[in-house]
Amino acid sequence: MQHDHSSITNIDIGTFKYWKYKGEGACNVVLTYHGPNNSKLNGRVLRVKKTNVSSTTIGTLLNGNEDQVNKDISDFKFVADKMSFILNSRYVYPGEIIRVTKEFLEQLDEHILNDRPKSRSKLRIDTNITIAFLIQDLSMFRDVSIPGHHFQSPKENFSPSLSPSPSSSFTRDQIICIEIKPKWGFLQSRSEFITNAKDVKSNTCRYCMHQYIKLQEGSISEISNYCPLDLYCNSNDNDDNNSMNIDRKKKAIKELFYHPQNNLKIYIDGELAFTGSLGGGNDLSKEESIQMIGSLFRPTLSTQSLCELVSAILSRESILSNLKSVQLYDELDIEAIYYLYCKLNQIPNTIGYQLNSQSKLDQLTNDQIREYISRFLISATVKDCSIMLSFNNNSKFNSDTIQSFKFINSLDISSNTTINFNDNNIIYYKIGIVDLDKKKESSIPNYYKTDKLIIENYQNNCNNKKQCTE
Ligand SMILES: O=P(O)(O)O[C@@H]1[C@@H](OP(=O)(O)O)[C@H](OP(=O)(O)O)[C@H](O)[C@H](OP(=O)(O)O)[C@H]1OP(=O)(O)O
Ligand SMILES: Nc1ncnc2c1ncn2[C@@H]1O[C@H](COP(=O)(O)OP(=O)(O)OP(=O)(O)O)[C@@H](O)[C@H]1O
Repeated sequence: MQHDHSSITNIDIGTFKYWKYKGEGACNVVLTYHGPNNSKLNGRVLRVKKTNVSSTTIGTLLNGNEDQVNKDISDFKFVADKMSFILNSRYVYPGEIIRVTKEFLEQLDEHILNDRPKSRSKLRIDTNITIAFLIQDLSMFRDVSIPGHHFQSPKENFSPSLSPSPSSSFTRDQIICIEIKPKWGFLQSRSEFITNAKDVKSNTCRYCMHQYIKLQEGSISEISNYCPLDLYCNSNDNDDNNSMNIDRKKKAIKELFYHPQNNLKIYIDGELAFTGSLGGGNDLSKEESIQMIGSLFRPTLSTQSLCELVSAILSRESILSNLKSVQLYDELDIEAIYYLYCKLNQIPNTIGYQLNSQSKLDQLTNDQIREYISRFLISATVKDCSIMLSFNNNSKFNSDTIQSFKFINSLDISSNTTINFNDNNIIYYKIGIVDLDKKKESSIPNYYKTDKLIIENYQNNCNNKKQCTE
């Protein structure tokens, strides 16, 4: 197979010493640029793959590095074209593919090892991979590392001539970034084919049920009251439910502060300042979390005000409703998808019972099955991505003054607009989605097993079943 070289950008990313550890998930490590002033690298992060069982398998199955590069380019296009189109390009920052050398990756791997959480650092950077991704740093405004030049990037449509002086009040404001991994925003009861635990799937959402497995495994010490359905509830309604929905959204955000797990991270001026133990932080009680959040912000920003601010921004953007509508590509539920996956691949399925209306599934052609599976996998990606929301910590902002504030998405500022950085009643923000990687079809049997495990465990171990409302 030929590489599509046009997708690879030629950017010199300098030495490994210019890159500082920022964060990581299960599959990738992310680094911030800390080198000399460089317009191509300031305000960018480098995202590099870690080794894992599947990549080793892929490495041997695929024709060595050649096909690995093709696969990475195809995954990049999935984000840049497909995800950007269905989620709205305003929210998707695919970045650029760049070349990296083995030597660079080996040195980088050693350089950041001590900064990585112990729980994650068993999987090292994959030094056999020859490409990486250069993406806009969504935890900061571009070029924020250069004093007095927060809004310098023409790409963000801020006029360079309007950059504040280092002494302006805007420059002194902190840049706060709230990262939320919202997870599944719907009840798994839509599919007519579900047989297994239809009742429980109609009442309790997947996240709330999954908490009981995490508690049992010891990866969390307390059940969180965060429910994704509260976060996703539509707060743009012009009906009587609107204020109730806004309250639900604020409650969800507050609960994330109390139990961040791996669903909340807070960056201040680009540095990770708060997260849960699953995100690489300390395992704090609710009281300790409240205290810690209170101490982070300069000037003081109470948890309540922060919730109001985040909720106000999320409510004026369509990011959550876009995510939810793509999550709903999971039309059949994993029970039916697993059945179809086994049928397509002619492998014995272990469901062991008849699905409802199974004959309808049996009538599908292979092309139709492939289409359902493909939509299901797109949904799986969007059930696992994160939102990053950055804004300036305006000293005048609090719960009482919120009504007098104007919120401006940095994308909506045209280059000829005059920005008054000293205007005390404006919050500038930037919002995007990260981790939109393609999920593998071969994960389907595992998805089925996990679904069964979550439900059976919830049925057996939760005495007080929760009612989640869409
Ligand atoms: O299945 P879930 O809901 O546990 O999601 C997994 C995440 O666990 P979470 O529940 O968010 O703590 C999990 O996150 P962590 O590694 O636990 O932080 C991964 O994101 C995993 O993705 P992948 O399969 O490695 O590509 C995620 O797996 P899938 O999205 O592939 O299911
Ligand atoms: N564009 C970005 N700007 C700033 N920080 C980022 C960016 N992309 C990722 N990060 C940070 O790096 C962390 C890990 O990145 P990412 O979620 O892409 O890793 P992953 O291994 O793919 O995650 P998962 O475990 O969900 O598979 C994120 O949680 C976020 O804090």
